[in-house]
Formats: sequence, C-alpha cells, structure tokens
Amino acid sequence: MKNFFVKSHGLGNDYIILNQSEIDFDLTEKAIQRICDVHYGIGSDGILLKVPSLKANFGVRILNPDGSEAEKSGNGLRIFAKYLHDYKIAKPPVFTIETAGGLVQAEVTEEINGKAQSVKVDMGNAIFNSPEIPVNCQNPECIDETLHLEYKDYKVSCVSVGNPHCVILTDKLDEKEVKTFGPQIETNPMFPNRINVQFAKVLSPTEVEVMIWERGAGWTLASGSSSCAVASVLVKKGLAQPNLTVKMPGGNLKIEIDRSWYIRMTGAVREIANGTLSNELLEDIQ
Ligand SMILES: N[C@H](CCC[C@H](N)C(=O)O)C(=O)O
Repeated sequence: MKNFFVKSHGLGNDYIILNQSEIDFDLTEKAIQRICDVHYGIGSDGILLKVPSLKANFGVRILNPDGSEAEKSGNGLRIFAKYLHDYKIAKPPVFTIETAGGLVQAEVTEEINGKAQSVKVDMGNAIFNSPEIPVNCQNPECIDETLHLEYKDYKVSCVSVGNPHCVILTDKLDEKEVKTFGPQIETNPMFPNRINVQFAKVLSPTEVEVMIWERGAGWTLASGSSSCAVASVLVKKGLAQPNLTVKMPGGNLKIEIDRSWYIRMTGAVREIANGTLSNELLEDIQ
C-alpha cells in the first residue's frame, strides 16, 4: 500500500519502517528529518527502509533522524525482523537481512498470536582494529586510550559491530554528563565517521548498566549495537562473562559473545502503530 508505515520500538528505541517499493517520494535528508520530527512528523529514532537484496532474504537501510545512514542497528534489526514476521513477508523462524554493515541472521524467539515479542539477531563480529572502526589512534587497537575534550579527558575503548562505538567505563552514570559530553565525543576528529558513545557501569561479571548517546540520533533509551559494543569491550578487558545482560533506561538486552567475537543479541520488540503517511507531511519540502 502506497506510503504505508509501521512504527515499532525495541526497549523504547523507536523506528519507522517504510518499503522503498511503496513510497512515492524521495527519501532525502530533509524528508528523513521531517518524518522523524516529533512535532512536524511521526517522531522516531530513525527509519528502516526495506530494500531489495541479492545476498540475503531481505535488505534494509538504516537512517538516523539527522538524515545520516548507519551501517547497523540492533534494535532496528529486531524491529525489522518483527515486521517481516508479523506481516507474513518472511517465513519464520530464521531469515537473513543485508545491511550496509554486513549480513545478519534474525530469529523470532517468542510470539503471541502471530506477533513476534522477542527476536534474536546474530550481529556479526566485534572488530577492534583501529582503521576498521574507524578511529584515529596510533595503536592497532584503541583500548584505554585518552580522548582530550575541551574541558575534560576520557579513557575510551573503541569497537565496531558494523557501526562505530566509543565505550567509557564509569562508576557513576549521569544523564547530564552523557548529554553534555556525548555530542562532543560523537563529533571529535578522532572519529572520521563520527561515533556512537556509551557510558557503562559494571554491576557484576554478568550485568552492566549503560547510558547512550547515539551518532545521528542523540540520547536514546536503548541501543542494540551499543549493547553489543559495550559487552565486547568488557569481555576484551576481562571485566565480564561472554554471556551478559545490558541494562539501559528502556530495558535489558541479552548479549552472547563467542570465541571469535561473534555476537548474538536477544530482546523484546513491540509495534506501536501502522498507517499511511499523509500527502501533506512532505509537501513543503519535496
Ligand atoms: N545511530 C546509530 C544506528 C542505530 C543504532 C541503535 N539504534 C541500535 O539499536 O543499534 C549509528 O549511527 O550507528
């Protein structure tokens, strides 16, 4: 159906799903910003655009509210997998999805009356090699390096899970600190493609609490790829077991990391609404 959309969330990290073959407008940066605007649009932490794939069962492009494109989104992939399952586009239980950050496999692990409630996504491998993240760092891996900001220094550890992440360990999580320094870290020249930022407080070898500043989206209530990034850094530093729970303001995700740094993430997903974009939504910017 023309301009049909579904809005769903994974632990309060919300996305709008559109199908490239069904929209009758150009999804420009301005259109993305408008659709994601909480007042002039539907409001969302991003857009998941269903696109054809020659390599996987399905393809998706992940678009941030600022109009930039992301290589991977953990909550986004769980939401997209739910959409494919619930609207009977995919044959359960397991199917592959091509993203700009590589191929992933998704599996609906819990459903009620044909509606997926929980999804497991194989997120691919954690990559610590500095140039592949990318991060400007003189060492092959950016672990416990010092990042100099205007008024503060941080000890950071960086990793890619398809998209880039900067993890900061702390014994006191502070939303104000995340919202003040998150944007400064996100756009620091150390990160050629900008970066997602996480402040993480280790609670036990199997539990960590995280606050997130997302590249291109800002403060979000949860982030799947951030959870994978924090878990990978903690395991690398010997601070956590390879099976752990990541606790975020929006809820918890279960992360499993194997010996080759292959990451599996499992968590809840819920649909919020579905419908059709109004013709008036974009008329002043097309
Ligand atoms: N803003 C992120 C993409 C979305 C990540 C997050 N929503 C997730 O669940 O992984 C980036 O530019 O890499």
